[in-house]
Amino acid sequence: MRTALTIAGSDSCAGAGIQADLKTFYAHGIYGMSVITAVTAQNTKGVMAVENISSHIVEKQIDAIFCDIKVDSVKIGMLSEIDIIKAVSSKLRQYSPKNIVLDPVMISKSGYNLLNPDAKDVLIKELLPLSTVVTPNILEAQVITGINIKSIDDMKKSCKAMLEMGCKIVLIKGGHLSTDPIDILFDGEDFKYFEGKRIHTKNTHGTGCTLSSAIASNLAKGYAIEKSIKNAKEYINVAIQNSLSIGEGIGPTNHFYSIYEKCNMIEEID
Ligand SMILES: Nc1ncnc2c1ncn2[C@@H]1O[C@H](COP(=O)(O)OP(=O)(O)OP(=O)(O)O)[C@@H](O)[C@H]1O
Ligand SMILES: Cc1ncc(CO)c(N)n1
Repeated sequence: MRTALTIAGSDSCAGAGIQADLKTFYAHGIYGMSVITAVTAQNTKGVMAVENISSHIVEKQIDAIFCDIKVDSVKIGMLSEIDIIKAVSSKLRQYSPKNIVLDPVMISKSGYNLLNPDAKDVLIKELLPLSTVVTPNILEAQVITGINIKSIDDMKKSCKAMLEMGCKIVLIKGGHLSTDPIDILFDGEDFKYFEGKRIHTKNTHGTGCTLSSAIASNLAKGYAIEKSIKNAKEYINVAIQNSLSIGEGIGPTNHFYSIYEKCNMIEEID
């Protein structure tokens, strides 16, 4: 069985973070593992508190997995402090897994800062160059590159700037556009566009986590990057179409539907 590891924060209401990642891995027929970097007290209405895990325990969790189990793919989510980012990057350099998907989580949908602003430059310097693909949303791309994004052309400029800053491949997600969402992939040569119809729902808690862990799942199975993103987009679409009105705020994506409707997702290709 193929495996994937998420290095991310815990979301107590399980719509985003570690919990969303593990559900996504499971729905893809991938054995999921986790390194917890922070515990958030969070529900569909917002984040109430965050406690970071010490960088020492983050390192030990990574060691525990890599010294025992073959990891086909790594997804990185919330890393809020400089020490934790440094611990993760140095361990990933040591173990050099084949596939790393970096979701540079900064602010929750409810507006809470999940990355200490002081740590942004370290995240860029240490993790951008290590990652197979980086998946910022529009706001994150703006913070990383300093380019204000108002149009598709601005997204493309921002993609180019991300590569100049050390990314190998970038996918800028358009979920926060006011139009139909369009995600743009850039590998330094060609732009690829992943267009979709906007699904009108308030329940989009965890869309970014779900997409990045679906990409990591597809890479773990052996799909190339473009096909992995195409498959992941299909997965997130179904998960948003069937998203759940759980709680009073922004409800979570739905992974159950995909498990039953997409049994063929369990195939491996190499
Ligand atoms: N309402 C929607 N309808 C269709 N697709 C959407 C919608 N919202 C987001 N998406 C898609 O979901 C994926 C995640 O994008 P988004 O921009 O929401 O990520 P994010 O802001 O990082 O998420 P999060 O807030 O969970 O961190 C993208 O592929 C985006 O196009
Ligand atoms: C723990 C965690 N990671 C990521 C997100 C995405 O915004 C969130 N809300 N919570």
